[in-house]
Amino acid sequence: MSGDGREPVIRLSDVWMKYGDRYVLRGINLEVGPGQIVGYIGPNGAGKSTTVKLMLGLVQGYSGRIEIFGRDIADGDPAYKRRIGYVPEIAELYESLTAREYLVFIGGLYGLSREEAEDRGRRLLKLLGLEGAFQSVIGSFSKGMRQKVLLVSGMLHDPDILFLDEPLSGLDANSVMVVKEILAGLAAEGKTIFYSSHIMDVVEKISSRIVLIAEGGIVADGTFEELQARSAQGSLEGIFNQLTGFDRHREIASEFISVLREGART
Ligand SMILES: Nc1ncnc2c1ncn2[C@@H]1O[C@H](COP(=O)(O)OP(=O)(O)OP(=O)(O)O)[C@@H](O)[C@H]1O
Repeated sequence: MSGDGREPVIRLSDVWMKYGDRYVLRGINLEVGPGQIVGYIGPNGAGKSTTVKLMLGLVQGYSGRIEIFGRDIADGDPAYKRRIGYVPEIAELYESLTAREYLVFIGGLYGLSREEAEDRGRRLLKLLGLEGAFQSVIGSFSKGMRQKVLLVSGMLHDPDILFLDEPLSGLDANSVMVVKEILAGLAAEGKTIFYSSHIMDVVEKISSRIVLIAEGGIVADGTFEELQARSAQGSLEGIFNQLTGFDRHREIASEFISVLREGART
């Protein structure tokens, strides 16, 4: 289901993955077309990051087939990596580098020249309100500033598929609006956005399609309205709880508070 009849840019066919003896992905089948904004959601430990890292070629050892831009990534040709971007939630940002140095470094990995990476990086960071910090060391940056550097570093080479992990984490309300518009604008141009988030109202608002995984398998796949139609719940948060079989939040919260009230057991 690529959505609009165009060839899918991502195709996962029966992808299984295990760490040690434990399967974390149990037969993922997924096709994503150009122009889609896919919110990939699921409980902690469900296998979201593993799926993304497999597609990025950062983790090996799966069975099944992963095709990006119509080519099996197992064929060993890394050319597809120049057309994808990745914005991790927590980056191994090089604390001692300046934003400029970091962006030149990452741009280089994606095949940009120093001049291109520097010029584009400066202009993009300026648009996000970081013009004064371009020459400053990342180690001194706030969470939101780091997130902006990460966003720019993943998009610098104008990738056709952008993978993001909690893209709006740490950003203030104004920056959230800007980034949401950027993602929508890129999707309108035919770029594919594939992102993971736990912030349900964001997923609900910006995704053209929501894929929910639990225990290594896809348990729901559709637009927010489609998911709503098959659930008794109105909000994505409620749908998430229902489809992942979770209804213990009050009980857990109440036990948690009781433990606080009890004081220390000796
Ligand atoms: N390198 C690893 N070695 C062993 N187990 C791992 C490894 N990486 C992940 N896992 C396990 O695989 C499972 C899936 O992890 P993954 O990071 O894909 O989950 P996730 O859905 O992204 O979770 P979260 O919402 O917490 O980020 C987890 O139980 C995790 O502990």
